[in-house]
Amino acid sequence: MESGPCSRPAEPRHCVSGRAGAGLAFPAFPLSAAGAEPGSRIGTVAAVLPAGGCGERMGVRTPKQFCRVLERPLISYTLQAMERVCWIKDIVVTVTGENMEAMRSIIQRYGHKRISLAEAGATRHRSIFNGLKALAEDQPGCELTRPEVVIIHDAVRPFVEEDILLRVVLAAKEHGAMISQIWLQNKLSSIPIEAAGAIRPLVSTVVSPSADGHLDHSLDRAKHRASEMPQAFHFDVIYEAYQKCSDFDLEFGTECLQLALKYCHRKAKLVEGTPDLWKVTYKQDLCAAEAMIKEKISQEICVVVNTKDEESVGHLLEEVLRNELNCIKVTSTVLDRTSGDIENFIDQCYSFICVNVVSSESRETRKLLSILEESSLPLLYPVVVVLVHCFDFTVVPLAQKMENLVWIRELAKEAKGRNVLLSGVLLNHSQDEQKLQESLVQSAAIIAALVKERNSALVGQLLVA
Ligand SMILES: Nc1ccn([C@@H]2O[C@H](COP(=O)(O)OP(=O)(O)OP(=O)(O)O)[C@@H](O)[C@H]2O)c(=O)n1
Ligand SMILES: O=P(O)(O)OC[C@@H](O)[C@@H](O)[C@@H](O)CO
Repeated sequence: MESGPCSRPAEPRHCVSGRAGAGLAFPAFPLSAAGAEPGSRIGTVAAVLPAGGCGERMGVRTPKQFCRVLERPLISYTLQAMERVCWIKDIVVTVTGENMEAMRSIIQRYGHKRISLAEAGATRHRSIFNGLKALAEDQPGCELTRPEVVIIHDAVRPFVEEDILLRVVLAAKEHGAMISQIWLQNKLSSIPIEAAGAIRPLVSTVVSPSADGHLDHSLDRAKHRASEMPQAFHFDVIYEAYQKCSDFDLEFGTECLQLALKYCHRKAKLVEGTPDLWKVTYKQDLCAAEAMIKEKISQEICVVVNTKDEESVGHLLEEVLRNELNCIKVTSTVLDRTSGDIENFIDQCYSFICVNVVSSESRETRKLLSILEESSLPLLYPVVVVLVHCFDFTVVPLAQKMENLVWIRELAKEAKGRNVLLSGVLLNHSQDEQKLQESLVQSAAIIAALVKERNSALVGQLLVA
C-alpha cells in the first residue's frame, strides 16, 4: 500500500491502545482553492470502524466482516465507501489480534488508504473505545491526530454515502446543505459539534415480553425509530463518555448515542437515514449485499465496436440494448483507434460488449482484456466481457463457428483468474431483416443476464442468440 497523502508509512500501523493519552494540539490545515486532497488538508474529521466481532448470528466460521461478497471481503466495501469521502482524514479500524494480519493484507491488496489499525475489545463498545484511544493518544510512530469530530460506523454496514456522513457530522446544528470543503472547515471551527446519529423507521413493532414470556406491552411503532449508523460526535464528548462509561455499559451496551446522553448529557440529533444503511448480520444480509453491489455495477454497458459505421451490426446492437435495457446507460467506443478511448470508460463501467464482426481470431479481445487488466477495475469488482460474433447462420454452420471460437474457453479461464468474466454470444447476422432483429433482441437479453448475474459459472461459454 503506497503512502497516503499524509505521507504515512506504507504499512497500516497497529496503534496499540493503552491509557488515554493527553489530547494532541490539532494542526490547522490550509485549504487549497480546489478543495482538499483526501485527508491532506481538512484534518478535523476521523472515523472509527469497529470490526472486532465474530459474527455469531451469521452462523459461519469466518467473521462476517471478512466474508466475501463477489470474491472481495465485506469490510473492503465499507473502507472504499469511507475513503471516497476526502474530508475524513483518518480511518481507524479495530480488529482482533488474530485478524490483524488478515486486515493488513486486505488493505494492501485493495489499495486502501488512510487506514490505521487498533486492537478490538471483547465487546463492540470496548472496540470503539480502543479506536478512540488510538486517535486521542500521542504515540511515537503513530501519526494519528486528535480530530474535532469522530464518525463511528460499523464495518459491516458497507453502503454508506458521503451525504449521510456529512449530515450526521453537521446535524447537531441543523446544517444539512451540501458544502464546499472550505465551508466545512469554517463551520466545524465555528460550531460546537456534539452528537448525531442516523435513524430508520421500524419495520416490525417492538414489544416488551413479561418474565413468563407473554406480552407485557408493545411500543407505538410510529413513535419509535431504529438507531442505525453512521453516528458523529464531538471527539471530546464521546471520548469523555467512554472514559466515564461503567463496565456494565461497556459490556452490554449497544448504543453510542446513549453513552453521550448518560455520561455527558448530550442529546444527539437524530437524522433520517437511507434504506441501505442496514447492518449485515445474518446470512441473508450477505445475499442482499451481493445483489445490491451487482445492481450498482451493472448500471452501465460499454459496446466496443471496430467501426464507426452507424449501420454496422455493432451499432444496431447498441441501439437494441439501449431500447431493451432502458434503465441501463449504454455507451460505445471504437477499439481500433487508440486504447485511450476505452480507458475513458474504465473508471465507471464494469461491463464491456466486444462486437467482433469480421474475424474469429482473438486479437481484439486480447487487446481489450490487457487494457482492463492494466486498470485497477477488476481488482474491486468482477468485470463482464461479452464477445459478440456476428455472422449469417445460413452461410457459416454454427458447429464450424463454434469450432473456430474454441479459444474463448482457454482465454476465459485465464481472465477469470484476474476477475474478468469472459463469455461469447453468436448473433445471426442474417440477410433476412426479421431474423436479424430477432437475433439482436435475443442477444440483448443474453447480454443483460450475463451483466446482471455476473455468474462465473458461465465464463468461456458460447451462447447462441
Ligand atoms: N467485540 C466486538 C463486537 C463487534 N464489533 C463490531 O461491531 C459491529 C457491529 O456489531 P455486530 O453486528 O454485533 O457484529 P458481531 O458481534 O460480529 O455479530 P454477532 O453479534 O452476530 O456475533 C461489527 O462491525 C463488529 O465487527 C467489534 O468491533 N468488536
Ligand atoms: O453489536 P450489535 O450488532 O448487536 O449492535 C449494533 C447496533 O446496536 C448499532 O450498530 C446500532 O443500533 C446503532 O447504535
